[in-house]
Amino acid sequence: MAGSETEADPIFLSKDCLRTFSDLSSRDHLTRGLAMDSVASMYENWIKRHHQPPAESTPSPPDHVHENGEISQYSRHLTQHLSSLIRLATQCPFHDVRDRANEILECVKERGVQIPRPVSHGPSSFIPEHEIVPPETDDEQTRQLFVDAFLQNNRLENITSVMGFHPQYLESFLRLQHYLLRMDGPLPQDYRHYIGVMAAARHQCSYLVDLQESEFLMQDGDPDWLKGLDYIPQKLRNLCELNKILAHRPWLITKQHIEQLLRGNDSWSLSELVHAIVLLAHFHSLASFVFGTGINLEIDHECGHTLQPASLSEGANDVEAHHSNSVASSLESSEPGVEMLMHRMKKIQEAADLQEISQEEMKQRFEKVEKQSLELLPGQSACSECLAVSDYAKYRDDPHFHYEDFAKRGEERTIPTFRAQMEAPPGWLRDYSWEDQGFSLVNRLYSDIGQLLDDKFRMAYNLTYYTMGPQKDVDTSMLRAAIWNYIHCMFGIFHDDYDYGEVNQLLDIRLKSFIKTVTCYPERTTRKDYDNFWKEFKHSEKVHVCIMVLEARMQAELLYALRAIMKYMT
Ligand SMILES: CC(C)C[C@H](N)C(=O)O
Repeated sequence: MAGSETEADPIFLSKDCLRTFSDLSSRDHLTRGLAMDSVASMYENWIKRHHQPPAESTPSPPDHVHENGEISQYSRHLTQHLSSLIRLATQCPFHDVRDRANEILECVKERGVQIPRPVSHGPSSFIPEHEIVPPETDDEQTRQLFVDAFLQNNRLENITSVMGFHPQYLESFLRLQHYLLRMDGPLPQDYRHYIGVMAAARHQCSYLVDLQESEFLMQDGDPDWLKGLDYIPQKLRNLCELNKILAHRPWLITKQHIEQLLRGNDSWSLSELVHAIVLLAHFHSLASFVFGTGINLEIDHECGHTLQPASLSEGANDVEAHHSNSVASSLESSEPGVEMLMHRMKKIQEAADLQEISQEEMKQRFEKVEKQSLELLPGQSACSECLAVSDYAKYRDDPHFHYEDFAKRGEERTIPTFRAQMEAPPGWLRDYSWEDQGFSLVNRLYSDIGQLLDDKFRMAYNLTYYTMGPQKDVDTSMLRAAIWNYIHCMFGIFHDDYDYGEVNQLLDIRLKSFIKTVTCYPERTTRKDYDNFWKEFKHSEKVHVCIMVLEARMQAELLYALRAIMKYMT
């Protein structure tokens, strides 16, 4: 074993190495083959230079771990690369890459190098791995989407695998994300990813912060910026206030916020600002999805792998066991089952044909739902080893600024409820219409984005398989509308043609509390919150709920921000 372990090895740090890894996600199998050859020879060279076969067969960590137990910088890089290789071996939708990655790993292992292992199993800690669509799925449409996603992101992200339950939606999600992050647009690449980091850090979402940090570096971003907000250009720093308000209390955005960003030195152009706002809203809402569906860290995330033998870190499974126990005990008080829900939907339908409800009454029903939601208090932050809260403080100012119930907005209630009307296309707003104003404004300032957003909102709002748990051929529109409108209710958006009485009849307290946590305090979501609602429904249906949270939340943020821009412009 070489004594030079503390020095960084140029092989694994070079740009060539990064490029080689990104060539692996080429559509062309020759390019992939060549890239795999270089990866193989990189490891071959490394082993020749640094590693000798183990004297005995006792597996030991000494080549990675110093005597004092600290892992050297150099070994950290090696471990990191090996975990990327494992990621390829398990997740790559191209089987040629998967097979070669496995061969190389085998070979490295035979030479006595210790291979890291993932700290968690599968893409989500809430959903059993075998239920999630595998990268090599037989479903042609989904497979194709996985390939696209892999080419787009240089990896098949855990998010993508979990969204694989809903391929139609995944398609519009990927299309928008690709456009936002990769295609020509007002903002340079490094800005886009840094904004992603800032947005995800508002919710301490280490999963997204880490992914966006590495994308940022891949796009030649200045590594100094990753030291925190004190190291970034003033122009980006000016975005902090908007980031904060948009993430937690978007109803507070005024045209003054917009004005400040567009004026003076380091100012933003309107197009740049619109691009930034869509990015912020995208990553805030994506953080809701990540926490809501229990997305695991990617294996090549610094905290996503370990060199410890399995037995020492099986704590995670204990947590799971603990959770399922506590769920079992909380089962006693029953929630209305699928049949009861179907019965209630039928009743609502019948009553709708008979009664006319006054506007006044409609408003009161909304306010009742709003007030009741005040009582739903999420738990404290989930404490996870890797939730390096203090670390993300460097990307956040005013860390104590968080969601506050819209219904509590000051005694004097100067901020009116946002009146909206939901017709077939979701987000038709009366005092500010997505269709008539938002859509065209956003499209004009950042071309085509309006269309992509619109497609994605509609997709999420209309998505249905006509199932409810075990039941088939059910019209679920009433239930889905209740969920969507309840999410908007968290942001004070009132649809004046919707009877909020339905929310209370169809959404049980456990579901409401899950929705509120995931929408407003995503970082506090626990396995128990997820397990606790909709016991008869499938995992894909719970993921469906999280997609609705993602989209309705994103729409709410954009509506407030675009309305402020419009007020500024007129
Ligand atoms: C969220 C779920 C209630 C959706 C339902 N499974 C449907 O297909 O419409």
